[in-house]
Amino acid sequence: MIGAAFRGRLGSFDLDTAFEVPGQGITALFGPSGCGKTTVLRAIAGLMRLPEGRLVVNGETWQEGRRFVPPHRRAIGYVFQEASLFPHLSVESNLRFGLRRSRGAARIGWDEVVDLLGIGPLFDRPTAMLSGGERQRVAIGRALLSQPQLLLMDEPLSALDRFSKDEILPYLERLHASLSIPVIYVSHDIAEVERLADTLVLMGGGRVRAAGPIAAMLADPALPLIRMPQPAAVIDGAVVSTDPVYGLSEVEVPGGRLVVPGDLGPRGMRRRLRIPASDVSLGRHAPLDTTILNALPARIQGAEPEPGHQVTVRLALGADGQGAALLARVSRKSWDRLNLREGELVVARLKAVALADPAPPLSTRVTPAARTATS
Ligand SMILES: Nc1ncnc2c1ncn2[C@@H]1O[C@H](COP(=O)(O)OP(=O)(O)OP(=O)(O)O)[C@@H](O)[C@H]1O
Repeated sequence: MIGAAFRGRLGSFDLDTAFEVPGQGITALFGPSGCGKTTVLRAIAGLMRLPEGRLVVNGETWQEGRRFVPPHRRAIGYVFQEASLFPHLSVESNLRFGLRRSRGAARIGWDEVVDLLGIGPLFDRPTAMLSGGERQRVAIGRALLSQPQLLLMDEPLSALDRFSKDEILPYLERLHASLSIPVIYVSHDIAEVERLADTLVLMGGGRVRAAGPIAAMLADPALPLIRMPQPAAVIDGAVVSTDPVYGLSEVEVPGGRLVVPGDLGPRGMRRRLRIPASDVSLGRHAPLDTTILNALPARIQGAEPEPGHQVTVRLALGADGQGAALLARVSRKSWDRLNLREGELVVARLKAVALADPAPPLSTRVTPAARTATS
């Protein structure tokens, strides 16, 4: 468990935040520019000491009352927006620097870091000869080799172009799948958060608005996320089978099974799916003749009116309504015509189910054609 609470004033900015998140997986600190995300990250690293603060990381108290563990005594890896590599050193020497800074027990080995981030081929390069994405991979490797108990990442992709972002995201997903080190990841890009985060801390105006598992937060009617222009549900599931003839995989999710384009890897492999609300329609009966592969029973949990004569319907998969959260954006006219109500059983027809991580773990890459969602 990671428990953090910081309070103080920076110039005219008032910070008053408190959250408790799991001591594993990726926690995203998400919110608009200037809401205090970086300030919280710096306070966690001990780079900023706020007048009132409490920080406990998996049983170790780094700040409480008069106790304040200085930054160099905290086993933290910090990755910034722009990779701050030593320009006079090669990639390998930059990595060795991380290793020399290691504190405490070894949690991750040299070979594992090099392999996970694919940085072996870059070893002899001067850092000036690296692309933006390569520089960030080396910076992440250096941070990991310092054997952190907690990895802090401050918008690590925001300085990269689209191509470099797409190149580096699969590496972050591999780290996520392979390492047990908790990560706190600052971002104001919801697509990145939907793809990577397990837990979301939603910030605004120096406060924590809410914190919890990503899937529940995206569908929470009390939060602004559901009113984004293109809301989506994310659902984590396990591969059940693959069908090479049709190029499809079946994924078991809470409350049902979904058919997804592509070979998603071996049976049991965990994958994250993203289902945009605009790709879900609702009916009272299972469709008879349709090209749609996914039509699942679901219970209506509620409905939020939207501007433009639309309604965002909150659903839970399964006839018992106990499964994964799903969103459907439908016209107000269809909502009224079908006379739908909270608690009712409907059939959710999913026009598109895509992987949230369209570039899957590198060991199970599928062909580009198979990555696109289909009906
Ligand atoms: N040392 C400081 N002195 C005065 N004001 C500060 C200081 N550090 C941060 N601030 C102010 O605190 C507010 C929050 O800044 P912070 O960088 O934490 O926001 P952020 O959410 O990370 O923003 P962004 O997404 O743009 O990076 C801003 O208004 C900033 O100007």
